[in-house]
Amino acid sequence: MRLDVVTIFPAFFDVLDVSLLGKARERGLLDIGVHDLRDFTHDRHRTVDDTPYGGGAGMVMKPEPWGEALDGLLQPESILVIPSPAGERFTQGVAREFATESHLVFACGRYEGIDHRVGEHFAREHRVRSVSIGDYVLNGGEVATMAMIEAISRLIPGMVGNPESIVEESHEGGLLEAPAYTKPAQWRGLAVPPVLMSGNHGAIRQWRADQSVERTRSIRPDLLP
Ligand SMILES: CC(C)N1CCN(Cc2ccc(Cn3ccc4ccc(-c5n[nH]c(N)c5C#N)cc43)cc2)CC1
Repeated sequence: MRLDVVTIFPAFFDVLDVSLLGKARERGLLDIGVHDLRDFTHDRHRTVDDTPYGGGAGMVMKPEPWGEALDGLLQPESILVIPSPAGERFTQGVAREFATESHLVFACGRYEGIDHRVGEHFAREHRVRSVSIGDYVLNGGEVATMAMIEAISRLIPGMVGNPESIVEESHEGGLLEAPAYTKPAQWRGLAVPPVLMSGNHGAIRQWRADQSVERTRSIRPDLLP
């Protein structure tokens, strides 16, 4: 999978060279390009924003630099992903959908967002998705893009050591995962549930399934079918 990110803070994505993502890049599972939007400006101040038509607080990102940057990146099969507080909810289902794609281009806005015509223009010939990672307000699209890249990339075959672990984790099956434990068996007066040390794999599977439903009912009832 090829990912391209356009941002005015390219250094923000230096972290993509470490951890799982760094290894995935080394192994050729993931190819990531980060591009500075200001490289697509032509004035002395490398201007990327201007005042909003209709008035209002803040500044809006100019369409021209975005047009030039995205013209050079988008292919017919690409999906243009635009993080936005007004976007569709980014869920594990959307992550799974995006993980099957060959090319994702993330447009990281700042200020009050990107001129609406950018998404409108590229939707004429490409798939464009405006996406929000949650109902809270961030200062720009970079954190959201990083979260989405991590959620998507771990679903790419070969990315995570044990593919089974993906199936059992929260949100993959639509429910929260069961609690996890490791050694020691006793810690500060707290014991590991005996069933997990019974060696009875059927009983362990059942306990985890029950715990998953119980936790979901108590913490995230909205996820219950
Ligand atoms: C009335 C008038 C003064 N209000 C002014 C604030 N407006 C909302 C507003 C607020 C902040 C930003 C900053 N920003 C710029 C690009 C950008 C991309 C993503 C996100 C973002 N925030 N939260 C998420 N889950 C996101 C995602 N994904 C935020 C972004 C952009 C836009 C609403 C109108």
